[in-house]
Amino acid sequence: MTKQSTTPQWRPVLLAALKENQQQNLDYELEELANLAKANNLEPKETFIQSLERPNPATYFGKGKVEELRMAVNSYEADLIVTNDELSPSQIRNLEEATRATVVDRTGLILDIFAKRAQTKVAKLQVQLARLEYQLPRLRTSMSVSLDQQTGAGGGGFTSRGAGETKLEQSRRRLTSEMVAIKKELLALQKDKSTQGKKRQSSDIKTVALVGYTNAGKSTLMNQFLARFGQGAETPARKQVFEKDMLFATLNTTIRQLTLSDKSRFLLSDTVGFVSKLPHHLVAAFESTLQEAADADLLLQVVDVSDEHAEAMMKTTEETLARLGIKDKAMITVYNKADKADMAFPLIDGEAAITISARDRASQDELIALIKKALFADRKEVTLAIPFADSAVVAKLLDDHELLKQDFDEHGTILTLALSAEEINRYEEYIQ
Ligand SMILES: Nc1nc2c(ncn2[C@@H]2O[C@H](COP(=O)(O)OP(=O)(O)OP(=O)(O)O)[C@@H](O)[C@H]2O)c(=O)[nH]1
Ligand SMILES: [Mg+2]
Repeated sequence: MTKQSTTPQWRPVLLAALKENQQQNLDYELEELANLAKANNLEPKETFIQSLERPNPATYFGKGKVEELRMAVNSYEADLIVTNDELSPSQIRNLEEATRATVVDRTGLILDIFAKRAQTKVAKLQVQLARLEYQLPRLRTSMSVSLDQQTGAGGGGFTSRGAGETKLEQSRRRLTSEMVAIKKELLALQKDKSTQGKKRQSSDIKTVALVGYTNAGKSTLMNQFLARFGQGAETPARKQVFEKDMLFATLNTTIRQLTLSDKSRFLLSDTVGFVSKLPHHLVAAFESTLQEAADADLLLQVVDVSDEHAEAMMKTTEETLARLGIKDKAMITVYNKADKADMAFPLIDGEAAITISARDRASQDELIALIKKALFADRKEVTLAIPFADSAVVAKLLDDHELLKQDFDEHGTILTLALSAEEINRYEEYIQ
């Protein structure tokens, strides 16, 4: 068999959305949908919007719109319709029948992108689990196969609707047992990880998590910080995370320790980006990946301020965090890509907002200063008198802190350092 060509083949596609009562942000959602389609090598030809109070129970869209779609399918020779919302399995079947095209929804597109990008074993398993959960109720529609496998109406997926009940039951059982197996494997893999997590918690180091809309510049910022403050900074390339101008470049979580020039340290995590209506199954499957954000002492919400939809993207991020049960957490909003937006940078706005350009050194310095203020707000300058017999304590303190002053007397070492409330408690016996 000859190998398939790797050059992307653009496949024509129609986008379709319902505008329900008072729905705002539809423009933004449709632009997002077009981007999600393009990330799957689909070429949006035309967008169809219908205003309806509620979806038509049978075909989702009303009769007239379905007919328009059918005609457009013919004239563009498109065999795919992408819908902005999740349709019920029967709506998909009916719409496919009426238009003679394959119907895919936003969730299907996102799942396929995630499947393409997944690199690590855990990410691959998580995506596969989400996909199976999504497919299970849709076995009788063409959504039960990925876009790569689909050959369009009259071809692969679309015709499988005719499959008999026995075959359907078999598929159902196969999917269910595969899901059970994946869950088991994930559990085993995550067990390893959570023991690592415990180790971290016990070594009282603060954690900071980068969160935000996909493509905002989270990984870029992580790489900039790693190059300057990462361990083994002399070989930064090996430790860099993947950054790229595309949707969902990052799927796995990376956690690295940063050590600043004053010896203060914190852990920084970079993780999967958000998009509106992030599929429920994906959020569930990626819950452990996103756990880093839930456990963090501080969130950095990165926003692409050069995007005209920046505000909607921030709302999306906030909604996704709420869905993850992450609320009332200290957060700094980082308005990134100011260079692209022709805005002044770095520009600090209070203690919780800053406008920057990720690769600009002055921006990084200001952001670090804000992070330090947030993380180490309870630090106080204290003087400790440590007997020579406890030299290990001196070594430990000097390892972790910038030395403000050092003296000696006949009993021991006298250090002046900035300590956290917890440390002041721990070293109480030495404090003068
Ligand atoms: N002009 C400009 N481009 C930037 C800046 N920061 C990041 N980028 C670019 O934006 C694109 C996305 O950057 P990433 O760091 O991969 O974005 P991300 O937030 O990690 O994205 P996901 O992993 O998909 O969630 C890349 O092409 C970066 O080079 C910036 O300050 N200015
Ligand atoms: Mg990234």
